[in-house]
Amino acid sequence: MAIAYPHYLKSSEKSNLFEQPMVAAAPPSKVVTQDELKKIAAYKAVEFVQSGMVLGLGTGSTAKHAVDRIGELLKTGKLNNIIGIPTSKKTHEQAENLGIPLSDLDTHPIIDMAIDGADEVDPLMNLVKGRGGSLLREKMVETASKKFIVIVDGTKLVDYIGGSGLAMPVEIVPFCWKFTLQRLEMLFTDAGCVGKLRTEGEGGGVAYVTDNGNYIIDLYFDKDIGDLKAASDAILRLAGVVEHGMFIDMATTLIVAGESGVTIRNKETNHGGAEIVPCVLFCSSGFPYPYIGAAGVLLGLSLIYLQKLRPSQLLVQKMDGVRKWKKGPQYLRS
Ligand SMILES: O=C[C@H](O)[C@H](O)[C@H](O)COP(=O)(O)O
Repeated sequence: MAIAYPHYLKSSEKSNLFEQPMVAAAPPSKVVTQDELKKIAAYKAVEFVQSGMVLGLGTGSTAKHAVDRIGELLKTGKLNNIIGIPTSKKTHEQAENLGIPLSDLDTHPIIDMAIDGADEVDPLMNLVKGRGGSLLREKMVETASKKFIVIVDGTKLVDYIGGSGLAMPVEIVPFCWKFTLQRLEMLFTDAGCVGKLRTEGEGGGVAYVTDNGNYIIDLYFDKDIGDLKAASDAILRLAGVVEHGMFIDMATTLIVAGESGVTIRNKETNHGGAEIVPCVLFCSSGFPYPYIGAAGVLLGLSLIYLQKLRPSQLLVQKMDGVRKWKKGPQYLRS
């Protein structure tokens, strides 16, 4: 179905995003600015927010539109009973001014859905985030989210992480930051890595300090760094590093607003039906004993279910299960 841009700005209808593998909209009827594209992506994401949800509220110029829209829908009564978990002091302030009820991960360790922007998105929906400095809180909130919708304009799409030639941020402790910077560069000499301390103020003379009191080293690469999980492990093994801005295998849905329209893409699962083979073999080996056959079916179905979840989702669901099971005061230690 072809949908023009104004639809995204006006529609309040709730469609089930997670049943749509891919939706391509018709080209816009007029030229839109980059900020308008960000707003279009943000408003589209908010269409999938439901009353009663605990929401991760992202940071940045794209996420800001989503937070504004949530505030607007709460005010008009189209949404109610929302709890927001902000990913930065800035978003906290924005949401507070909009009257969005807020909480934190201590009180709400399981989040229904997070909506946030990104600096880069690769073809596998891996992200670079943190050019606005909020990567640590964003990663904490978004790994605790059952669904993570990433909203971007088309300029954020890259062939590989680092492919924009712009920064991949790493949050580090201030102590001996030059030492940590050198260690980071040494990890990626093959990719021509150059690290720079992020600064601000007149002439850039002052180190930028994150909401957590840390510094940021921006890494720039000449080439593809290859295996992202190996790169992530190597960075996180360095003492002095707090977190990096690669969000690997975290996004569950991507909404891109570009000049040719809006696309919605859900994370593909690894499930290709291969689990069914051992299941069928196990069932037939159990014949004529029905209990063994039934156990095989259960095993196969469990494998299929597990394959459909990302590792971070598995953790979230495990915690959710424990939370539901351990209701009441016994949950508290004293
Ligand atoms: O720290 C900032 C966040 O990771 C932002 O979500 C990211 O930088 C994208 O920001 P923007 O929507 O302003 O392009």
